[in-house]
Amino acid sequence: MDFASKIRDVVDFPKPGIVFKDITPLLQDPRAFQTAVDVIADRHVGSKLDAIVAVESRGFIIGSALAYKLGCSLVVVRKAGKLPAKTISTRYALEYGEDELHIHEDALQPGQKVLIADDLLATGGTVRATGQLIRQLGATPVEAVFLVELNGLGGRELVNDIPCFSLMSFDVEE
Ligand SMILES: O=P(O)(O)OC[C@H]1O[C@H](OP(=O)(O)OP(=O)(O)O)[C@H](O)[C@@H]1O
Ligand SMILES: Nc1ncnc2[nH]cnc12
Repeated sequence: MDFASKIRDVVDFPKPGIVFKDITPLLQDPRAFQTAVDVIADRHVGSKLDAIVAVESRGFIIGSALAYKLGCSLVVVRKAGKLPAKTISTRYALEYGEDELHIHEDALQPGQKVLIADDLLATGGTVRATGQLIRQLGATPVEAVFLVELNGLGGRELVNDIPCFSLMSFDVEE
């Protein structure tokens, strides 16, 4: 399956100088979306995961499909002010800004093994922050999975303590 042909480049979004990798054409193609989820899920069939931790907002799309397919619980990591109960949080840098991520403090139990799901790995700030929240709750991120990885922004290096798998990658200049 040629997944890369289903990703659209949008130049200067959300800021001048950023080439935004738009996953919506892939999502709109039923066979491409289904195959993408299957390829990622197949890596973890039988691996006794406790939860998929999906990152707001595009991570919810792939994360919820994986949780359904693998029969694990779905835990959401959200931006500030979105989760209703008591949370722990961390601030982090993105390719185009800075943000804050939260997780409910009772979302994971010590010793649980989880998979982080997001649509895209760029600088790695989001996944590193998510890994920190997971570890603060005593759980372990066994892998982080993505549809798209941007090579050249140092993402994989930044999250060097969590193995990363991406379905496709693109070279970008820093
Ligand atoms: O590797 P990084 O440099 O951290 O960038 C990757 C993150 O950036 C995007 O999220 P964004 O915060 O734009 O939120 P969205 O999914 O709600 O659009 C993307 O969905 C990843 O979560
Ligand atoms: N270039 C990019 N395209 C889409 N999502 C992103 N998240 C961070 N950088 C991105």
